Amino acid sequence: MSPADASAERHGAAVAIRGLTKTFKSTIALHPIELSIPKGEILVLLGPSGCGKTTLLRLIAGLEIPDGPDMVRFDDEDVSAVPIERRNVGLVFQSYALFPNMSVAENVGYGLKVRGMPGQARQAETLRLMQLVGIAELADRRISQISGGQRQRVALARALAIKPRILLLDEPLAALDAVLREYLRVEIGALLRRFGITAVYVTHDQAEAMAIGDRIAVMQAGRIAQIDTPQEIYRRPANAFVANFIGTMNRIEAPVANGVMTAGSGETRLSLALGGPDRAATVWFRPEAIRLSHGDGAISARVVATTFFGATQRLVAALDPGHRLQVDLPADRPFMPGERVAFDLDASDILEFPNQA
Ligand SMILES: Nc1ncnc2c1ncn2[C@@H]1O[C@H](COP(=O)(O)OP(=O)(O)OP(=O)(O)O)[C@@H](O)[C@H]1O
Repeated sequence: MSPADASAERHGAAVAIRGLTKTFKSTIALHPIELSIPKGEILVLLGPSGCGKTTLLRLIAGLEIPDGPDMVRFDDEDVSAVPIERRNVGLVFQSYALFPNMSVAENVGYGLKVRGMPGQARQAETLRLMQLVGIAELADRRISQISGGQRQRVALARALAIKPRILLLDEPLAALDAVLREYLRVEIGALLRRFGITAVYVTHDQAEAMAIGDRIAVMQAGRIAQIDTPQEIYRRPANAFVANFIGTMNRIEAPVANGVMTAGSGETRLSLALGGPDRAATVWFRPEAIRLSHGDGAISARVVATTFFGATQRLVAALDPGHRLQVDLPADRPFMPGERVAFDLDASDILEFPNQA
């Protein structure tokens, strides 16, 4: 059991998934999945297309039935065969699924009406929810008269209205433009935390995952490749797949002899003290881990190009034709293509995943 899972057990798991598999005819969409989601956690499912994110979310929702019994538990109750309408889950999708012929307030209050909440109490609760997500002034508008970002807030308020045990969000911001996405992901994260709600959030956007998740489960081909906090996943990816998928990584493949990895030759070369036996090794390091040094460094390379990002710049430098490095540096130093630069790296910033390339 991982430390995160142990913590989930201690604080009471809202959702416990044990040996969960899902097979569609001949496609194994999920291999046995183990997962505990503590109460109040926002868990992000992140991964490339087809890795099983949506299938896992739908199984938690009750929109799909798992291969066997006792694979999905809510608050220690087996819900594997319980249909969605009896699970008390809230759903928010990319496509909003709002009622176009109803007003914003009617959409938000819909679930409360269906549950038989009397008119006055319902109106008060609807107003409270609309205020919370910042759409109270739009109460009487039709859905067709509000923007995409406002629609997503209506969808969120409607899902929260029924006080779900767990809120499930599937790419809720995918239809919005980049600026609005960036704004709303921070807002939604803050809002969910204020509610203290347990949430599972599917995205293939790593920046969104980092911004929203208490933990991120990185999925690969129907399995969870790593589950941990955004910081841990970024700093200590569990394997080459996660390293490749999260953020930008430099990857150097070269032989190690007498504990030193060497690549390139002459004026542009790399020489990293890795220790260990002689081997063909692959090492990984982040662009921001590389420091510019004076004179000779562990890495000497030639500048190929620079991209200006405002506060920082990303420099592409070549060791040899097969090895290019990306380096993030403050923007105040100008570099010329063809210029030779020397870099250093801390040993603790160099990652190696033995037994996998
Ligand atoms: N109803 C279905 N019938 C058959 N195969 C399915 C069905 N639903 C999903 N699959 C398969 O299961 C695998 C996982 O699909 P899933 O939709 O969960 O992936 P995803 O990670 O959500 O992808 P995306 O980001 O593209 O939505 C895929 O190989 C997919 O083709």
